[in-house]
Amino acid sequence: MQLQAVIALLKIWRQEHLLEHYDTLPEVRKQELLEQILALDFEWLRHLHMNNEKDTGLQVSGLAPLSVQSLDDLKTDRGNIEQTGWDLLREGKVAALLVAGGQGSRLGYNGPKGTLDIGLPSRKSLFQLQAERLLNLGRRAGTTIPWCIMTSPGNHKATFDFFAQHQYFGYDKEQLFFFNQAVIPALDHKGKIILETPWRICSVPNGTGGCISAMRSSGILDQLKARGVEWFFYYNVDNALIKVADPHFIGFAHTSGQPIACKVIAKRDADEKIGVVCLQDGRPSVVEYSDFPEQLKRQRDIKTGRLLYDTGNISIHMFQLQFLEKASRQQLVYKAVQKDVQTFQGPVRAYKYEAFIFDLFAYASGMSLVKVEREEEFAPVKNAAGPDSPEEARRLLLHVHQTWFEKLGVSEDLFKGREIEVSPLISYDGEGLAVDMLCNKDHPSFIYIG
Ligand SMILES: CC(=O)N[C@H]1[C@@H](OP(=O)(O)O)O[C@H](CO)[C@@H](O)[C@@H]1O
Repeated sequence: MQLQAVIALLKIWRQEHLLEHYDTLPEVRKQELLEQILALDFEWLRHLHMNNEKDTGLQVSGLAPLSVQSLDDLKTDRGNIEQTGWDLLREGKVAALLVAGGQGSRLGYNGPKGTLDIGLPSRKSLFQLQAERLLNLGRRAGTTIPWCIMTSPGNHKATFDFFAQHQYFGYDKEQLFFFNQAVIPALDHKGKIILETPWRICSVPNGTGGCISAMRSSGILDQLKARGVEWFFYYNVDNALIKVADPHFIGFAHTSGQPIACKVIAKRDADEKIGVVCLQDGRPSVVEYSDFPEQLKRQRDIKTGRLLYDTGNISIHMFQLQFLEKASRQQLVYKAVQKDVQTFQGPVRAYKYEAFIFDLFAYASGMSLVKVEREEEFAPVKNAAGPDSPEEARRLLLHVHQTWFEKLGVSEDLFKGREIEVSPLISYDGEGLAVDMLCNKDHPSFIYIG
């Protein structure tokens, strides 16, 4: 009976190929496949496919640069802003929100990205670095910062198990909130659903934009609201230098009086592969590097000589909870991204449908931008080798730790060409270090301060 219903359904939507291998499958796999098919919203999938074909791209005339705030604009000094951030942390009003559901396909790494060891002397994973930075701040603020971690069905178990194996890196389990983002079937260029195996539909995570609705449907948004959380510090899993829950940025967001704040960096050059934070039809937005119009990319400000669109997105945002609640009721706009997916018949070119967190920017009354130093805050791990590789992130992180000691006036003789790594449990941002910490460390190639 069920089979007949599925056959009829597939015929209507021209997806009959999904049962191509059905007869060869063991009973349990047959059932698994039928259940997946019955759970699909074919009408919506067709809508995604048709919209993709209709997508006419970006209107160049609608773009305009978005200005960056300076401390002068906020009419208060750095110390006050940072103090506001500490107060909000101490009062439990800020949660960290990590999006870690991606597949890391460019990196060619099989596990969840956060489990990656970038080759530091300590061999700490990205997750551990983040956990320890949060623990450091929490200890100083006299609290534990709630930490929300979005995974996807493909990496949820591996992520959770990794945390459990490492005793949650010392984090209070009550303050860890794992939740799963939704997935969408991958379609080929004709709109046909792709099979990953003869019995499993190839589904991919629905992008960072799915984060808020997933947090709402898992009940976490309500739980955090009930605990008094007012702000989320949002970030990507892949940045080895992420200053998670940075008190200065938290204070900046709160002081600026807008529902969203965004950290940006000056683009290295016009072709750097990062999104640009700007205005689109008068609304705050991020235009991805792949979509950014050639004619605007290279334009320069006549006075400063800098790129006109110089505000590179590093995926670090502050969101007011109240704003997210409202914005999460908006219909997400999915964009098709062409990528290879792995199937039992080898890699297949597919359309993955993703919504982006920055699509929510358009619903905000305004947004504040603060420019930060790339060298101090941005070491993304995206590719297996070359730019944005684990090796480069490792080098950038160790360089930052070395500069912390250079600021103390330490001469190079003391490290004798050795690399320096400082545990985030000892120092979050270079504070609390002393020259004698470098002594009595006898490893020939590095100094680990932990
Ligand atoms: C869709 C999306 O989130 N794009 C972001 C994201 O890029 P990915 O290449 O998708 O990792 O992170 C970049 C910073 O690491 C940022 O510049 C870009 O805008």
